[in-house]
Amino acid sequence: MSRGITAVVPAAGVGRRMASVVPKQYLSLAGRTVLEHTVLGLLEHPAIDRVVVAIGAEDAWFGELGLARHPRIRRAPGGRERADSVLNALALVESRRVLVHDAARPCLHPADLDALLAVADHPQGAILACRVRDTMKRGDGRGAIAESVPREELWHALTPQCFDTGVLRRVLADALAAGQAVTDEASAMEWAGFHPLLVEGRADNIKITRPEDLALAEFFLQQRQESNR
Ligand SMILES: Nc1ccn([C@@H]2O[C@H](COP(=O)(O)OP(=O)(O)OP(=O)(O)O)[C@@H](O)[C@H]2O)c(=O)n1
Ligand SMILES: C[C@](O)(CO)[C@H](O)COP(=O)(O)O
Repeated sequence: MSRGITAVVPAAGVGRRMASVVPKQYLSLAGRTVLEHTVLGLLEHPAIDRVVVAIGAEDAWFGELGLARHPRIRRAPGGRERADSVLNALALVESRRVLVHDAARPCLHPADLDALLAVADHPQGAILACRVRDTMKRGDGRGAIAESVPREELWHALTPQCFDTGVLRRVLADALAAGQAVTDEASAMEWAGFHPLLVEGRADNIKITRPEDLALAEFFLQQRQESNR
């Protein structure tokens, strides 16, 4: 068994909110696809030795990429929801700890990955997150403000999120079986009584979700390339 950590990359979404011609993980970004930036960025880190990518059954693009023939990348079947895709991919993970990172987050900075991996063995698990910066409002459901929400301890959950593989596999399966809404791995762990660490990360670790996000991601990656010169 290898000594490194395996990363799971859920990449089986259809990108409804992006409304693009191809699923957003296959859009071109700074010379290669969003998915290639995300997966190869993970494999560049010495602590990450394998990546399991969850790919949709109807996916006609993954097989065209070099990733499909990469010796350290395996393919798992995508599921109905993101959590189902992650659970399918976890079946192929042998490392004791696992890191789950959205395919749609190609701007992960190596320093943030280092910071998360520094606490990878914490029993509660850990996620990258960034503090909210705006005043937060709760809507009344009728297009008006119901109340302002104290923001002191409000965070945006990001990815990667890192947990004990066996615990996450069990908790995720139990949460889904119980009908829990699971939009990130931490919410399943919280449901099971865990309190994952919040590791403060960069706000440029955006999830490409809507059309305007692609240009922003391109800007961040170009900035990154210039600072690396
Ligand atoms: N059944 C699904 C749904 C989503 N994802 C992945 O989970 C990540 C975060 O999900 P999101 O940004 O919501 O992607 P989509 O579901 O594709 O977007 P939308 O909700 O707009 O359709 C993405 O990398 C997406 O490919 C997945 O692997 N399996
Ligand atoms: C996992 C995640 O990126 C953390 O913020 C987010 O929950 C994904 O949500 P989505 O609706 O699947 O994009």
